[in-house]
Amino acid sequence: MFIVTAKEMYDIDKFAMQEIGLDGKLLMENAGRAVAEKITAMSSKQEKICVLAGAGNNGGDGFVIARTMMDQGYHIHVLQVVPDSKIRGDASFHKRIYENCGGSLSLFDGIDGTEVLDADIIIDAMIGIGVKGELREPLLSLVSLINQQTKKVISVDVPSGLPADEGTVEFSAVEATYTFIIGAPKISAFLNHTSPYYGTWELVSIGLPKKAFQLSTSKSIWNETNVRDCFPGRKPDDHKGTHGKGLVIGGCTEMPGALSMTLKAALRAGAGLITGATSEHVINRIASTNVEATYAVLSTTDGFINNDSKVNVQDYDAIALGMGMGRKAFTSELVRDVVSEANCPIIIDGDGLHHIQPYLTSLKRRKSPTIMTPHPREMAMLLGANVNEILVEPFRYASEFARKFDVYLVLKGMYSIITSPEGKQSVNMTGNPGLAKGGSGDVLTGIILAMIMQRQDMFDAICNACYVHGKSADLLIKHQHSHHDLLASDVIDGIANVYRTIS
Ligand SMILES: NC(=O)C1=CN([C@@H]2O[C@H](COP(=O)(O)OP(=O)(O)OC[C@H]3O[C@@H](n4cnc5c(N)ncnc54)[C@H](O)[C@@H]3O)[C@@H](O)[C@H]2O)[C@@H](O)CC1
Ligand SMILES: Nc1ncnc2c1ncn2[C@@H]1O[C@H](COP(=O)(O)OP(=O)(O)O)[C@@H](O)[C@H]1O
Ligand SMILES: [K+]
Repeated sequence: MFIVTAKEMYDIDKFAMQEIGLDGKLLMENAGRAVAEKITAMSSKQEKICVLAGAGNNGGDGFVIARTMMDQGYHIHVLQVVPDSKIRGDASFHKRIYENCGGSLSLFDGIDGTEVLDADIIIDAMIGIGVKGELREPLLSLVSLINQQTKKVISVDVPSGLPADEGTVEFSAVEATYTFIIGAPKISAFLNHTSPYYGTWELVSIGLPKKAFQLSTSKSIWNETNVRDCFPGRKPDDHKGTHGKGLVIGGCTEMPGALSMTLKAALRAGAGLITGATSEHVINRIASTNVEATYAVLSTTDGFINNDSKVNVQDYDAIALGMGMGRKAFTSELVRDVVSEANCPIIIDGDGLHHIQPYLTSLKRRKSPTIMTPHPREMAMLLGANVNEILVEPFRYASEFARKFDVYLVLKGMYSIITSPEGKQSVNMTGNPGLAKGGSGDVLTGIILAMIMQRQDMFDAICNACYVHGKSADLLIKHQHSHHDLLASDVIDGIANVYRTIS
């Protein structure tokens, strides 16, 4: 499923109309009918429905929805929120057809909004991706009135007033119960501060050609179909070497669990052989519960690993670096040397991200892929930016960072964004607040380590890992646990449930 900015959506519409020959009025008819079908499935003919129609194509969709539902016997009234003179293009065409069919219509007087108060269901087709700046009056007051109601509000494409793109914090918008998104989800459906306005959303297809999307956008949702298409299989003659030999470097006296979880997650996720490189003290504490892993002893100062023992990094297919290693200055030297000496893919996570920050430019010199897995605060640290700036524009920050330092980036969060060094982006939709707990990230790193060692394209492997991690948590919440009690180690055990459903 593709994800678009407003401009990309306009480019796709334009391509469909000018290059493919699809008529705009037809696309609007398709959009309105598709949304009407969804709304009829969730409403009754006894309910009073008020369609709020704006001047542009979003309003045009509203007129088609109104006509389609009226013909099916629904109790429909259109409240036009702009004067007649403003209705233009295809919207004006569909308004005329609605009126020719005898549809009920009135103009919003900008004062009391009686039609809104009387309705059981409000269909918001005022403004879609064409919103510019903050809402002007009288729409601003009307939106405020709508948001005070407890009735069902169904937005068409985008809740009116909400920017389709990232980067805007100042806006007033409809707080929808449901949104039926047309053609492709817009970026604002995936941002912490804008996604709640959509309520529950669903995509409706209007017949825009796939080619138009492929030419215009490099962003998409990584879903179960994607996972199934490229999930690594097992052959009868496979041996442990086939599934990768991985090294996990991290841990300290105060945080032995982080390393333990990455080791265990990597093995559970399918890695052939996993070695934990850490202090003798950490090995003594975790070895009895990680009996399948092997270990390499590293030298320490005050319980934190240092660079004296020189980790052997040459014999591995991939390395994960950083989990629970602490932030002592001498550990930075170890991180720097591992990153420059290893000839295999490296995942840098947790404290490793802090250690690599002064050496970011060295990542460009690596011959093998580098994968970085920051949460927004770590991303802010890497960029020397404010965490709120990152949250408001995560796609742009992620894309610029991945291109600049030639890395694969997993910007973790409610919707993790996976970015390739070329700027291709996927959003992972699995996962739930049960994962907002210490250790979840260490588990993800272990799964990524296992996935990138198992015959897959690097980007696909990272996306698959994020999917499996979140899906494990989702299945556990559904069947055994709650958001409150889920632990990172449960997520490791839950990998089995996910694998059973996809392999
Ligand atoms: N090819 C088509 O005909 C298609 C159109 N579609 C619909 O068309 C929409 C985009 O249509 P448009 O480009 O016409 O734009 P919109 O209809 O989203 O918005 C433009 C209207 O909003 C008003 N507006 C913008 N900012 C405002 C503000 N701050 N305060 C008050 N009013 C404001 C403008 O004056 C204009 O009347 C999509 O969101 C979608 O719903 C889709 O159905 C896809 C296909
Ligand atoms: N509310 C949420 N919904 C979905 N996924 C979440 C949520 N909160 C956290 N996660 C996921 O959990 C993981 C947390 O990673 P991180 O913050 O690095 O944890 P830690 O450092 O404690 O191991 C990430 O993969 C993130 O995407
Ligand atoms: K809308």
